[in-house]
Amino acid sequence: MKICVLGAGAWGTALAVNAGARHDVTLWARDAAQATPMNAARVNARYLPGAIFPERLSVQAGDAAQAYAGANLVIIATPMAALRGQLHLLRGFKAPVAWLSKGVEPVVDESQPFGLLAHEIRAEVAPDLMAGVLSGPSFAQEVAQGRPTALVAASAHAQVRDLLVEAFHGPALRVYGNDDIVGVEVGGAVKNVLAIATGLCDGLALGLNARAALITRGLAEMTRFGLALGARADTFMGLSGLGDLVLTATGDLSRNRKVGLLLAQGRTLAQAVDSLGHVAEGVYCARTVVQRARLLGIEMPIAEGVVALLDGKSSPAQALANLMGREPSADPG
Ligand SMILES: NC(=O)c1ccc[n+]([C@@H]2O[C@H](COP(=O)([O-])OP(=O)(O)OC[C@H]3O[C@@H](n4cnc5c(N)ncnc54)[C@H](O)[C@@H]3O)[C@@H](O)[C@H]2O)c1
Ligand SMILES: O=P(O)(O)OC[C@H](O)CO
Repeated sequence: MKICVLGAGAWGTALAVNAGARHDVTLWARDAAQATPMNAARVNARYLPGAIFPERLSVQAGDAAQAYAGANLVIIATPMAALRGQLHLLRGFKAPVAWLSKGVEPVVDESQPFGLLAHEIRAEVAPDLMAGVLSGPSFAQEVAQGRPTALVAASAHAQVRDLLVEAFHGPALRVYGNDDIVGVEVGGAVKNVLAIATGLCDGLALGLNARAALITRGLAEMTRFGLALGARADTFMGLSGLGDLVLTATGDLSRNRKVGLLLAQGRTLAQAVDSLGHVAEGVYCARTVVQRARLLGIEMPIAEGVVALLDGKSSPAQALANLMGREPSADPG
């Protein structure tokens, strides 16, 4: 199979290295200054040091259309902020396309009520594309090291799910299918916000009981939000719900969790984000999730607390007091 991966960050590179062991893979980097040293050194020293490129992996820069010409599968591996542009370029492309981006599009215009999920952007920009998302609990570094990982391929098209299995399913990587793309994308977006919350919780040494409570009640928030957007409840018990929430909320490789840990140390949001060197999608997701939940009449108190903190409208102590001071309610629920 010929696969083109658009975007040479940590995750795009990890999956390109993985698939390059069995398929012809072109990894497209936004600028030549990134591509040239990668081709020479056979490693992405900036975003994924240590993962040696297999022979069948080549790096290209420049015109993306040249990179994906003739590909059987295109993978968009950019942050959400770049997804619309990539989908725009791919309009009219006949082979399946899948994105790896987890989150919502950042709001650039204040008149926009909230940022869109990936499948909503695709519906606006390229409705005819045969498309889906590859998501689930997966730190790029671990996939690059060949550590056992399970992903979920979500699409309304069986052909897209099957092709993603053919491309990536292997000895160290299992790929499961799901036709609930809304649920899988909601899971991948909301877990980022909840990982900021658990990072804060752990950074403030609130304890393991508190972290378990945040994860569990966070899953309830994620599920309520997803159901209101048309997702299926069982998706949130799967890899992109519970699975990615547990990984991102507890795993110290998570950039979103790191944002919470750094805020707990007294860093500003700008300092926390700058120190990562990678994207933390939860920072953009938080406001959208809360804004959309309010419009839908859904209660998301943990996400509300994260937004108040990110906006500098609340201290961690106030956010905690707000959560602990809520009226008793049902569990689960
Ligand atoms: N890193 C992970 O472990 C991981 C795992 C699963 C999903 N994801 C998701 O994948 C997406 C990408 O994450 P990442 O970790 O690879 O990010 P990263 O911060 O490591 O790299 C981002 C890459 O995107 C490129 N980029 C930025 N804007 C671009 C544009 N306009 N056009 C083309 N390329 C552009 C950058 O040059 C860089 O190569 C995010 O949505 C993230 O949530 C990441
Ligand atoms: O580092 P994070 O927080 O963006 O999480 C990476 C992956 O999404 C985990 O599945």
